[in-house]
Amino acid sequence: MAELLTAAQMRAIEEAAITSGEVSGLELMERAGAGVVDAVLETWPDLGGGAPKAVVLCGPGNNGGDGFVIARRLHERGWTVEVWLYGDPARLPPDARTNYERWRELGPVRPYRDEGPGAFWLEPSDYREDTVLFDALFGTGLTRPVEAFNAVGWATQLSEWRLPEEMRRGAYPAVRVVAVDLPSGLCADSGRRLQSDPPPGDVEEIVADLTVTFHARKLGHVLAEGPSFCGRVVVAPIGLEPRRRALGGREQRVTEVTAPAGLDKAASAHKYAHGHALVVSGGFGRTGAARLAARAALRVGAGLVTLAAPGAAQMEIAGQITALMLRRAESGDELAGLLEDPRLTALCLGPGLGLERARDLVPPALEASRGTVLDADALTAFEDAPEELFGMLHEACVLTPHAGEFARLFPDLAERLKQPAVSGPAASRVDVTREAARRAGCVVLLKGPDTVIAAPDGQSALNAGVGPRAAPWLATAGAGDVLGGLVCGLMARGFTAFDAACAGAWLHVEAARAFGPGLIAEDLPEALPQVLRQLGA
Ligand SMILES: NC(=O)C1=CN([C@@H]2O[C@H](COP(=O)(O)OP(=O)(O)OC[C@H]3O[C@@H](n4cnc5c(N)ncnc54)[C@H](OP(=O)(O)O)[C@@H]3O)[C@@H](O)[C@H]2O)[C@@H](O)CC1
Ligand SMILES: Nc1ncnc2c1ncn2[C@@H]1O[C@H](COP(=O)(O)OP(=O)(O)O)[C@@H](O)[C@H]1O
Ligand SMILES: [K+]
Repeated sequence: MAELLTAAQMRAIEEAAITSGEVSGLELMERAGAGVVDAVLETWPDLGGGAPKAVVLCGPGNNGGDGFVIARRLHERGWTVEVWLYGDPARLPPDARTNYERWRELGPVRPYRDEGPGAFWLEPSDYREDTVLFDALFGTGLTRPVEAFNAVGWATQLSEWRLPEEMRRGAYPAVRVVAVDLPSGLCADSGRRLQSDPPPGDVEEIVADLTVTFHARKLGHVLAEGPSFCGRVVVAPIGLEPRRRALGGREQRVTEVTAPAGLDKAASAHKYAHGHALVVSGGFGRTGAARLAARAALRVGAGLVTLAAPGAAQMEIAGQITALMLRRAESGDELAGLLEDPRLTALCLGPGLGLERARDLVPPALEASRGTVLDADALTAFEDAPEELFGMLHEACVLTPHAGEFARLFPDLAERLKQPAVSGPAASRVDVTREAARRAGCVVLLKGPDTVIAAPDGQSALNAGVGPRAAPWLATAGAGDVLGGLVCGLMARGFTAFDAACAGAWLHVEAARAFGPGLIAEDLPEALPQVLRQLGA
């Protein structure tokens, strides 16, 4: 599984490599600049011929140093190159300074200013199909909001009032924007924009078409607003070893969820070998969500799946199901009775359950110590007493809140994410999910395009439904119920809570991608066979 790095981890890997004598900082910077140039030419082969124009904006640190390498290498390829520097050349760090000097032998460096005479400005003649603007202002060293952005934002977004009339009418092409390591202004650890509080009214941010990062993706490329600022993300290898020790302990690492293993069924196995999932339904007129979850549990391979419903809802359910089974569970006591059957290996409570029923049924469900998914109403029901819920949870539980449900159980953590990100590293969805899991004493899966999964021991993973795995069709009613069913079905089959949450989240996104536009929640379980077949299950 690929690791997603923080800025500190990237620095630690780089330092370990340099200290061991394996490579110098200058060599890494050269490889970084070369990697950006290669990625640009690979992304846009049309720039390979002719004499395109590069406008390179360099910042005061090593990100700026990469910019000077890019400028030199493009100049050597015959590009017309214009270089701007935000900061004082005398204060550049040593490697960046060396590359600044090397560039100075080839061309001028203009002081980058945001306002006033001589401020950064793209000439109308720069708005050509073959103009590329390189943002090498700030990378992983960004610690505070960037003040000097208006000019870049306006230039790259063809803003209304600084451009000639004909451009405003779209007569000119937009320049292509390449972010070096990260779009400047984005926090590498959280994917949030660092902004002063209150945010400045009219600052435009850099939105890249292509982001070229080094060695491995950073969390900020995947989390929160990151994907909408990065465009296509390419990782340029710069010859660094993985150096797992530099990454720190399990509570510091985040792996990206990849295709799960272990979904196949042994030829000789009996249905009970694949577990029996119990999905608890709400009352009459509210059974759809549980039926969705149950069907997902069955499709993901649980050997048997039973719906437990109050008497008044049984007719409604019976008319809608075939392979699923149905039992009555009017009350907590009746559910406890059903759970005396040791063959029931996993439970799912929450979708469409109703708050009152949730308060009655969640305690006996947790008492049974099975793999248990709690979602929706099973979480909201404890809004006023989260500690009461946490006291009952155990290690085989998975909570699957969306942001709203998360805020009900962990209001202070949700508040941390709401606070303006005024300095880096800013609080991230990974930080708060980890803390939530520790507090709850079980696995927490915080839903979203950037779904974060954390266990109480600090282990965490991120399932990215962004970039090339974007699955915007998942934003449809009932998609979350299906996810709950998937995780439950996987636990019924014997997956641990953490592995089931990771695999469920991965399959959920893949099923949505397999179906594509027009997806509704019912389609997700039906798209699973195709996904499972591709996995060789
Ligand atoms: N690690 C690696 O393996 C490799 C790293 N490489 C490259 O190095 C980059 C990291 O370099 P970096 O650490 O020098 O940080 P960088 O992003 O250039 O910014 C720091 C400078 O900005 C300043 N500054 C910060 N915020 C500011 C603000 N809001 N407004 C104004 N100034 C602000 C800050 O000033 P200070 O906070 O010290 O006052 C400092 O001067 C990385 O992203 C990658 O591109 C590759 O070359 C090869 C391999
Ligand atoms: N834009 C999106 N990209 C990827 N996944 C998404 C997106 N929007 C929603 N999802 C996923 O869809 C599911 C929605 O769940 P939830 O909010 O509980 O909806 P519901 O209660 O209607 O089922 C979550 O798993 C979430 O991660
Ligand atoms: K940058």
